[in-house]
Amino acid sequence: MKKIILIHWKDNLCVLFFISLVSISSIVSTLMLSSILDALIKFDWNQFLNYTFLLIVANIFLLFFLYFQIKYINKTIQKMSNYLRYQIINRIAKMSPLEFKKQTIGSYTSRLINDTNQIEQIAFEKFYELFAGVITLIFSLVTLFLIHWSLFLLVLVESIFLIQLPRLLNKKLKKATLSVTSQNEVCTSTTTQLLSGYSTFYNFKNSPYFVEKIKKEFLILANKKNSQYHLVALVAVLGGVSNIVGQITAFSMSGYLAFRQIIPIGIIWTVSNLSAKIFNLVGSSSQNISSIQSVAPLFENINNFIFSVNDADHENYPIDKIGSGIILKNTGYSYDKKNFLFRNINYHFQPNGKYAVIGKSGSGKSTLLNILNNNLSDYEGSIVLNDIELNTISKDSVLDFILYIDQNPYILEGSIRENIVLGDCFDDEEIKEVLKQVQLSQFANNLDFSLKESGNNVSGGQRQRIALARGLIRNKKIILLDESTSSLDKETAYEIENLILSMDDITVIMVNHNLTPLIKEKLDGILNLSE
Ligand SMILES: Nc1ncnc2c1ncn2[C@@H]1O[C@H](COP(=O)(O)OP(=O)(O)OP(=O)(O)O)[C@@H](O)[C@H]1O
Repeated sequence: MKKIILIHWKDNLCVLFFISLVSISSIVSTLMLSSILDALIKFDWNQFLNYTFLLIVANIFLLFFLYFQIKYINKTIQKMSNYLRYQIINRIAKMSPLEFKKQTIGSYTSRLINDTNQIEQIAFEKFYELFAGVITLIFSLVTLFLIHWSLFLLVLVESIFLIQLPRLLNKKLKKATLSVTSQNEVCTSTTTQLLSGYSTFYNFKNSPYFVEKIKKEFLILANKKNSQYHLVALVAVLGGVSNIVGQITAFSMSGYLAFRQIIPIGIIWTVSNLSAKIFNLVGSSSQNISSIQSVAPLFENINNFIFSVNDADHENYPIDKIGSGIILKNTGYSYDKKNFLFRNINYHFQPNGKYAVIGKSGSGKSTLLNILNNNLSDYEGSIVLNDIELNTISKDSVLDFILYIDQNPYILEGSIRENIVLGDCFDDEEIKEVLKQVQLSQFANNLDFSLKESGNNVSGGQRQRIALARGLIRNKKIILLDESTSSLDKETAYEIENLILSMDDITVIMVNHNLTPLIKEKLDGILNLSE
């Protein structure tokens, strides 16, 4: 938190400036009230009018500065919260697909939304309350000192005692907040997972199952929040008791000083007002400190995530052609370094050749495509692409070269144009050309056609063609198809496979369970991982 505040030091300086002006105007306004009271006691009409006028001026300034204080505090909070969110999303963007899959989408969403919202509401908002409180406290104590040193000393000693009290519950409160955070994460993750299987539950008439599961997690969350707020309430009560005691003693002391004619009677008003302000601030400050400290684990969690080390990338040997193809020599793979899915595979995928990878379920077909896509580099033996060992080529360089398509290509909610360019720059003519190439001519004349979430308003075959168009427009030279047509009807599957296999200057490696004789005819070779 300190780091974020220092990074935004200019904004925070601006906030400090307005907070100070608000505090000063508020104290001046209180002093004017005391002077008005004194003028009344003395029956001095002129002084009464003068101080009343000054009181009005002080209050106008107070409101004016208050407006800017609220505005700049919110602006700074938004800047700092978004800074955190950008850091998280930038870290996610650096992940390889395999690293990304180590956590659920729900946990990323929760970190990005729940955790940062909690930090915004608990840490940042409370920090500025505390900040404003400390500034007002300093000005108020200085004013008390100027009135009489004994008042300053009394209020200072009581304030120090008051601030210590709620700390007794700090550790418990921290633990409770952490527990709420992790349950929040569970709720987001469970809800995302179960809702993504909505149609499965519906088809099995099993919707109550996911309703009950989600309800259960939210019930646990509610209980954890209740425990957290039980502690928050205790902290508030502890603060309240010492606040009342403090105010009564300060008031009695100023009464005594006025009685002994050491201070004017009217100033009792100021002392009573300032001591109430100080004790309220100290009371709320200790609550604010507890709240801010309670989100420290969230900062730590986000910090660990942002600064976690990326999966190491390989040396950057750029490749711009497939050269002699892809050569597998004694290649093997095991996830646990004990049980090998396949071993001693020797195979040559010739440049521009068309190949199928087959084998029993679990024999490692998708794993092999993941290796070729440079996502898994700890393979045994050798895989050479354009005369360079695959696991020494940088991931970035391989991504320029290889197009990977699975059963469910991702569709962005947006136009067909956006879905093809995905943020890159291509002109409309290029997009139209590639859409015709993948036999999506109907969209070539309507690049603004809107695709719905998950591509719900286009067919499975069209989704595959869109994925293909994304690769072709980027001139990818190797296409890896991971059972990409297995969810399509036979006719559409054949059309798409035929389209891909008829592309001359592209190497195709497809994992396919149902190789039809017509497709087999078009292949240059079949690699069977179960042999
Ligand atoms: N990230 C992973 N960590 C550990 N084991 C994994 C991982 N991914 C896959 N496996 C395991 O490796 C084995 C091979 O999986 P893979 O998906 O490559 O097989 P496949 O031949 O494509 O199977 P299928 O034909 O059923 O799709 C499976 O037993 C799977 O559980």
